[in-house]
Amino acid sequence: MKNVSKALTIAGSDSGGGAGIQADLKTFQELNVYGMSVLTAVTAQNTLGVQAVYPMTPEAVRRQIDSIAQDMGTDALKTGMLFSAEIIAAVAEKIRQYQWEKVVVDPVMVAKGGETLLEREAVDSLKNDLLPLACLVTPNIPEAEVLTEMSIQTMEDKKAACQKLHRLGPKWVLIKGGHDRGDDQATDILFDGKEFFTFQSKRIPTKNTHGTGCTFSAAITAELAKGAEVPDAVSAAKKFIAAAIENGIKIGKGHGPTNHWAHRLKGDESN
Ligand SMILES: Nc1ncnc2c1ncn2[C@@H]1O[C@H](COP(=O)(O)OP(=O)(O)OP(=O)(O)O)[C@@H](O)[C@H]1O
Ligand SMILES: Cc1ncc(COP(=O)(O)O)c(N)n1
Repeated sequence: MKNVSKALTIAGSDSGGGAGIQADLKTFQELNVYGMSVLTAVTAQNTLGVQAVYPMTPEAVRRQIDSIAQDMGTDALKTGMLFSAEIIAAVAEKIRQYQWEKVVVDPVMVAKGGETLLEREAVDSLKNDLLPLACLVTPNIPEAEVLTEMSIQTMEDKKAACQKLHRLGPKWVLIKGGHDRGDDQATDILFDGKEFFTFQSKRIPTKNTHGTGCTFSAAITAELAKGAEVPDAVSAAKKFIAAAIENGIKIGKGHGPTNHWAHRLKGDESN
């Protein structure tokens, strides 16, 4: 019998398998962590977009969390698509009840095609109920703009947004640079209330980026589950996502998914 680190994702299902729960579980598996899942919503989704959303009841979310907590427990968890204020309240209540601390909040708001994955009126619950419980929050630039109500154009803006987000309660803030158009680097900034850390990789020109945010936050969560400190977890996850994007998969007619097993490929096998 072997002891293994465990990670939990509380997120929506992507029937196309590139984002959401599916991306998270694939990532946990690749990083040698036992993956568990709590479904918040089922989406009918493919590489072209989200065709329908069917949220779970808050009670169904609570019961799934109880089942995991009362038997296996978890070493770290992430949240993804939470959809409504009621589901956020249920998740926050359970995180408090089980005193979970390694909590990564990926504040998913819209899908690539613009479809709503978080109701507009749930943004305040995300800020007030969930962010104070987060070890790390990982917004992309548009999400950071909604959460801080400021426009983010420059590096100085990114740093000011980190400071503003940190005041909402998370221990660490990571603003991702995937949406930084016109920059040849994908630069993410991490902040702990005192110090800024920068993580950079070459921007890969590709349309196969479906699920990058989910995969990245799942990789961070897996590293935290194994005992890494936050900056080391982000650094390892950045390498994982860069390889996954570089070797993105040509599947479907729209934005193809990232390649979760790319970290296993050698240079000559990558194409
Ligand atoms: N084209 C790219 N080349 C290299 N790295 C990228 C690229 N796009 C995103 N990244 C990196 O991938 C991670 C996820 O960032 P991103 O800002 O895209 O998240 P997201 O917007 O939540 O994801 P999505 O775009 O799938 O919604 C970050 O580390 C970011 O720097
Ligand atoms: C169920 C679900 N959750 C999240 C996303 C966002 O995906 P991304 O990781 O590309 O931001 C998605 N498209 N579907």
